[in-house]
Amino acid sequence: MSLVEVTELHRVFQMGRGAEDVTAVNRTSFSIEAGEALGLVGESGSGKSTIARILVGLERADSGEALIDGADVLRPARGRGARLARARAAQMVFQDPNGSLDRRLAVGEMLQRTLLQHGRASGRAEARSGALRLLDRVRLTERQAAARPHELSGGQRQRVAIARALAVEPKLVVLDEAVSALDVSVQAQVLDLLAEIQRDSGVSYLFVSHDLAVVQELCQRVIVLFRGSIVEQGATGRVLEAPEHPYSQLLVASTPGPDWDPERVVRDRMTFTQRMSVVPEA
Ligand SMILES: Nc1ncnc2c1ncn2[C@@H]1O[C@H](COP(=O)(O)OP(=O)(O)OP(=O)(O)O)[C@@H](O)[C@H]1O
Repeated sequence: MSLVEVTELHRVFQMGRGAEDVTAVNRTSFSIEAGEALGLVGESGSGKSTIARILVGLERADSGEALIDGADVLRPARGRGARLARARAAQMVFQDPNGSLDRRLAVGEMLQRTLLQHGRASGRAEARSGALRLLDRVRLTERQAAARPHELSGGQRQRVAIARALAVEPKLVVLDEAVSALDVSVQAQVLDLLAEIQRDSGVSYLFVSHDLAVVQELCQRVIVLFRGSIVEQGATGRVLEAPEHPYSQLLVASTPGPDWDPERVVRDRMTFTQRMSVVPEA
């Protein structure tokens, strides 16, 4: 059995006032193995964040099944024990870490509280050494433990967000455009760090990104999402080198690289849009 098993996941947003409903996730099924990094790519609006948010309980599904380590994560977690168990199944790192980090707390203190709250440390002294260990793991220093989030750089803040997620010792970390706001060199450092953590701890990632180059750095496998449906999935190298579905071909062609031809991208996009407009949605 895979660590994550998603079956026929479905989510429609009712727009009201006569506007057409949006099928954000369309009977989507996929799995993630323990220790695997799975990329989820697709253009803006393809449903990536909705899937990510459903897996961590921030969004509900209309139907389908999602199991993490055998536990049904679509059912509301009632009671402290269930909420802690859910937090241990999956943690999320967002594009903007400010939402998940408490501005008022020094980051070391924040990590200590997370460790204590989730029963990962049994007292203050253990929490203190645990927080320093976590900071060290994301290559931040004791000095930075005393800083509040807004006193750190964007890359450092994202490292803190990763440390906070890891403090819970989750089975799965969902990263939603987690490196997209960082400049390229900082991005590369954070990706290296994520790869190292994955190797050392065996944690699994669902790595949501619109950036194929970034996915290639980290993910062993990739899913291509179009209008809430999976159009292609496979080993990252294979999908990026020889995409089979026209939409994946378009995504790959849209990624700047040595052979990038913007005019061709525009031409291909027009052809693809014309084709899709005559193909009814599944
Ligand atoms: N809370 C919501 N209410 C209404 N529509 C929503 C809501 N959340 C998402 N949607 C719609 O669902 C579709 C999928 O959105 P989603 O954010 O999952 O896509 P995405 O691939 O993550 O896009 P992006 O990369 O821009 O975040 C979009 O059409 C979006 O407008």
